[in-house]
Amino acid sequence: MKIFTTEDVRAIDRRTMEVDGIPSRELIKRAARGMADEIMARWRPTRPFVFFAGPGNNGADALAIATIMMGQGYRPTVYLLNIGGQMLSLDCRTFRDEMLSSGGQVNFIEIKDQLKLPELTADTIVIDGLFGTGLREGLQGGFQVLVRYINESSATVVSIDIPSGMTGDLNPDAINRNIVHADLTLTVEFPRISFFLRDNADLVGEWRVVKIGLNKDIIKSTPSSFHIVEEAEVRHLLKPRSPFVSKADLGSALLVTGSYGMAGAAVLSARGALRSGVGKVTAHSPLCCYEIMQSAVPEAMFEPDEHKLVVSGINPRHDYSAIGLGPGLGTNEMTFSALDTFLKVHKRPVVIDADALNCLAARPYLLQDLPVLSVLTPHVGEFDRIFGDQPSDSVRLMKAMEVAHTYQVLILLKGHYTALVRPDSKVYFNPTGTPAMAKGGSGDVLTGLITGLMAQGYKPEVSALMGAYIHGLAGEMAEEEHGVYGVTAGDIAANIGKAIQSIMKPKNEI
Ligand SMILES: NC(=O)C1=CN([C@@H]2O[C@H](COP(=O)(O)OP(=O)(O)OC[C@H]3O[C@@H](n4cnc5c(N)ncnc54)[C@H](OP(=O)(O)O)[C@@H]3O)[C@@H](O)[C@H]2O)[C@@H](O)CC1
Ligand SMILES: Nc1ncnc2c1ncn2[C@@H]1O[C@H](COP(=O)(O)OP(=O)(O)O)[C@@H](O)[C@H]1O
Ligand SMILES: [K+]
Repeated sequence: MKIFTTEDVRAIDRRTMEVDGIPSRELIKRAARGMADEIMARWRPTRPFVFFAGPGNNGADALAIATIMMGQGYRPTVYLLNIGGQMLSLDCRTFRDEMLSSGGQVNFIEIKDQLKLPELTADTIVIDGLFGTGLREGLQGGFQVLVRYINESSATVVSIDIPSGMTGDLNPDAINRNIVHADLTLTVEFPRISFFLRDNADLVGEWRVVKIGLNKDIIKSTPSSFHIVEEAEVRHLLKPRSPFVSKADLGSALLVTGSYGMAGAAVLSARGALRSGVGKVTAHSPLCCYEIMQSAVPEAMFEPDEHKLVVSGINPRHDYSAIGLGPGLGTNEMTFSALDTFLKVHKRPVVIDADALNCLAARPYLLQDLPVLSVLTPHVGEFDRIFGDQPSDSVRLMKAMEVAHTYQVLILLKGHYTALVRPDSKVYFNPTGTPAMAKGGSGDVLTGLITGLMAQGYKPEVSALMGAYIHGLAGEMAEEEHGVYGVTAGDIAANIGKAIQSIMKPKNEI
């Protein structure tokens, strides 16, 4: 599913109004109906509701929601804010008048230095309809005072469209100040790009999309660099299995992994690969991993390195269909030299994770040698080690878009919403996964899984996209069994098969 910049959302709004002949007040009514339903489903009329409406259409949304709720027995207290003499938007006036004629009361607050603000208690539900997509710059003056007042209160805050003061886009200048901290954000039609960044998690809180029926053709024809991966997309990509299939048809994966004390990483990535559906899995690891691997993952073959404790040379003995490098390798110079030599001669896309990424950080000239369309799977720390400290998630994602293009590689920036960044600068946010996966070894499983998918002939960008989705879903399934504290990386690997199965055959299909 595509998601859009603020500018694009405004353009889609505008075009829908033109093409479908829908006035903006109708779109606002639809948004308000959906949002009022969400709010009323959560909180009873006995709770005190305080609405802050701004001078534009975000304020109009707030006024329309309050009017609908009044009709359902709620008693909202509504404040309409204005900067001295500034005009309210036409829709804001319309919905103010509608509220007044429905018997409601609107309190005006003139924004100036000394604000008389209502009491907000722990019981209060604040509806933040100050600013949405029409925000020009950071909030200042009286609005800054009001935002601080809301944030310092113990009230529950619901933001309309986006938390006031925040942008929906990647914003290199964004400083998280003077922005409402929402517990719940009810966003219109699409989630915003900024919702997928960890930096903004505390501002946005939980988010829900309220559909207002924007024109589907216009949405379809509006290009976008940003997407959210959907299960149907992954289902479509997964190839069915022929009854006559043989392991020779299903590829052979090599994982260059492990060192003394980190044999577990070799085990976990092999398990991830084995559950991906690949025909054969081989681990190239130092001799010290031999017995561990053969007993923990007897299904995987073992190609011993000459060195006992670390990988010292990577000379694959077979023509493996895909190779993944990194988990548990350690940072020994001998291993880095082996990776260095290998990356200079190997020409097919590889998966690069963990210590293979650390090798890139230590020897940045290797970035030039990476096979085109290789998949790099850094978490934030690994990314910054290679590409320098980034001041914010926005800047980091923009940097990932730049380097994916420069080096023609795929960057899978791991986190709560893992982002697949492609060389064409397209970004795919992965929606699956759970905090239960925040544990050593989870990434090793992912490396094995992606390598296993690539070995089966899935293209690198498809393997990375599917791998992240399946891995997250397997984590969610593991959480159902073991709870958010109890999941181990092994549990994620063990659930990969089930995750793939549930994507291929959703529950509601017979
Ligand atoms: N089709 C539609 O219309 C739909 C609209 N919808 C809803 O409308 C919202 C967008 O409404 P919007 O465009 O009126 O902008 P909004 O965010 O309310 O603010 C504009 C006002 O703020 C002012 N202002 C700006 N920056 C400021 C600052 N730093 N400090 C102080 N003031 C500042 C600005 O002043 P101006 O720039 O004009 O001088 C103007 O008065 C959108 O987020 C969604 O909630 C949806 O319900 C459905 C479809
Ligand atoms: N809070 C979270 N929500 C969703 N997924 C998470 C969360 N924390 C971690 N993960 C996932 O778990 C994996 C962790 O990988 P990584 O950081 O490389 O760990 P390790 O190196 O210890 O294996 C990534 O795929 C990441 O997306
Ligand atoms: K808002």
